[in-house]
Amino acid sequence: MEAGGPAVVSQWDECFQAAVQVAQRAGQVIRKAFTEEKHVSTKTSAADLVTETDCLVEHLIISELRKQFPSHRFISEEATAAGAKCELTSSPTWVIDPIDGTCNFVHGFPNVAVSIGFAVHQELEFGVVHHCMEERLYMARRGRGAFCNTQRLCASRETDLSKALILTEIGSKRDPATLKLLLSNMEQLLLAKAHGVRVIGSSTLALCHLAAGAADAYYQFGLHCWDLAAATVIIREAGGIVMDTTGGPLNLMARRVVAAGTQKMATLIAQALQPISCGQDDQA
Ligand SMILES: O=P([O-])([O-])O[C@@H]1[C@@H](O)[C@H](O)[C@@H](O)[C@H](O)[C@@H]1O
Ligand SMILES: [Mg+2]
Ligand SMILES: [Mg+2]
Repeated sequence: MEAGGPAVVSQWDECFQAAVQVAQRAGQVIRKAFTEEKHVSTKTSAADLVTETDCLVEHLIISELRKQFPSHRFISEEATAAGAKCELTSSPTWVIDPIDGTCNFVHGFPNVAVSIGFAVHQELEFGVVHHCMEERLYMARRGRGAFCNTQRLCASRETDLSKALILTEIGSKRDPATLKLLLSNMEQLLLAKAHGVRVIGSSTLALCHLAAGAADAYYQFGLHCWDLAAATVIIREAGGIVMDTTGGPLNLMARRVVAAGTQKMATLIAQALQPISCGQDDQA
């Protein structure tokens, strides 16, 4: 592009800018509500919490985006919980978690984020994750790199499991059989001499830490497409791998993931895991 020439407008620029702006506005609402009294309800289990702020922020995000892009489709956590169909079609589709880390939010634990992913023809085009308590904006557009604020992100190059810091999440499925498998998976990785296993209460933020090279791998059974969509673009654009726990390609709706800085690390993690059945987002 010549100096001073017309700016090259690429497809989805307008959508990306709208995502950044509404994620920042949502973060301001969450930050204000963080220290205020909360009205807490439960969804699929006593550990699956939702507050009025989750619903308020989801409404704020969707109403703003729908005003600008009325033909687009939306998949979001709280609308799905209220019975909306969770279906990724070829249409431009926003995949939204208004508050990732609601349990943290309820307890005043600061790992809390807004996650906004965007897909067209079922391919993820960009992701924006606002770590609203630390004013960090993780973002990535397909083919253009990943950033935290202005800093470019580069995922870990580690290939040795015995030198790995591994992130995972416990989820809200707490029946004894699930917990037994969940703890067994952690045990297998610790017996393989991993440096550590960490659970921070927000899958989206954990995945962004992976993209930033602050951890070497992430795995989870039971997360949702809205936890995963935005962070998947951010990890891939940071040079990392995001795949299914079987070692196959990621299925955004399959509620399971292995992510790592390198394919070798991702494969070692996947091989160590026993599967935990959690259903699919697109199957009621
Ligand atoms: O509900 P939410 O706070 O948006 O998302 C959370 C996920 O980020 C986390 O991985 C999981 O362990 C929690 O159960 C919860 O699902
Ligand atoms: Mg979430
Ligand atoms: Mg949420």
